[in-house]
Amino acid sequence: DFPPEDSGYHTYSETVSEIEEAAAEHPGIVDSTSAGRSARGRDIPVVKISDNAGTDENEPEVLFTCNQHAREHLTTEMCLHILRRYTDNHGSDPDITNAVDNREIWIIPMVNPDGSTYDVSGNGYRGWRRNRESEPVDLNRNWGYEWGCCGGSSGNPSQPTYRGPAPFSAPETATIRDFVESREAGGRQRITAHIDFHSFSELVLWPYGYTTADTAPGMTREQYRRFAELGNAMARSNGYTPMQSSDLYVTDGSMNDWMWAEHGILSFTFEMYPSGGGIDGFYPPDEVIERETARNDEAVAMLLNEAGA
Ligand SMILES: CC(C)C[C@H](NS(N)(=O)=O)C(=O)O
Ligand SMILES: [Ca+2]
Ligand SMILES: [Ca+2]
Ligand SMILES: [Ca+2]
Ligand SMILES: [Zn+2]
Repeated sequence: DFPPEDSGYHTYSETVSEIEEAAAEHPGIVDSTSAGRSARGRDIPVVKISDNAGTDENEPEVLFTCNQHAREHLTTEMCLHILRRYTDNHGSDPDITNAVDNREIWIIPMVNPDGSTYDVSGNGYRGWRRNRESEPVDLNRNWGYEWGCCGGSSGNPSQPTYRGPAPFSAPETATIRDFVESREAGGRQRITAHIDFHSFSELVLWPYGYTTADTAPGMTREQYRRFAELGNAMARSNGYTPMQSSDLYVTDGSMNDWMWAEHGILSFTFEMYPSGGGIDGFYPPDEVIERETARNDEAVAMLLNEAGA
């Protein structure tokens, strides 16, 4: 569990309870299921927020994923903040009501429940990043687009950016791949926009990560410009620094590259608070949760709006 002074952070079981409570309090607009199982057999919850939530309606779909990296616990709070905000304020806030009534919002608050649990299982924080397979994998290097192509990951199982033995070798990435593929109907991917929340450094990042070139197969000048314009606008709203993912460093097998190249999903990474600091940057005190999750409210609204463009 989290140390008492950080009890504001949610463990896996507390996250599951939060989801169950939201579904119980807002039955018409919340539908929750399991996307599949983690390496150690934990259900990976996926929550849908929309009017007539039990019906698949022809509305643009938006995905938010959190906690791909175990120690990045503030991101779990970010996803739970979106869940609470878009349910509690439905019917009272016109912008939120409009978003919920005209979109299908998918939230996966804990992509890596085994790693997240392990990170807080000892006496203090372990600084754990990867999943909990016998040869632990960096989930954000295990996606199948340009996997292992370009020196943006490691083939050494002892390294923190170990890409795994093959694309989607990790149950967690395979589970989310299957979920996204299940959102294709009539040859069209219904999810149009996505944010993968990470911490830390306060950045808004867009594809590609595998190459430093702005344009490449599957990314035209116009498409790049759309990413950059929306990325810059979201960064103006939260004070993060916008850039192409590879301007930070080259990554291959990342979630963003796969979401965009394989499904045409406008896929961003947000690196949350703080802007700097050493290892303790992954463990900001729970007193900052409210402020640092609400900091992204406008950006989330912008993405939901753009999803229908
Ligand atoms: C999305 C990429 C470019 C940055 C990310 N940084 S993190 N969250 O692991 O520190 C990562 O290395 O996966
Ligand atoms: Ca505290
Ligand atoms: Ca709906
Ligand atoms: Ca739909
Ligand atoms: Zn991360």
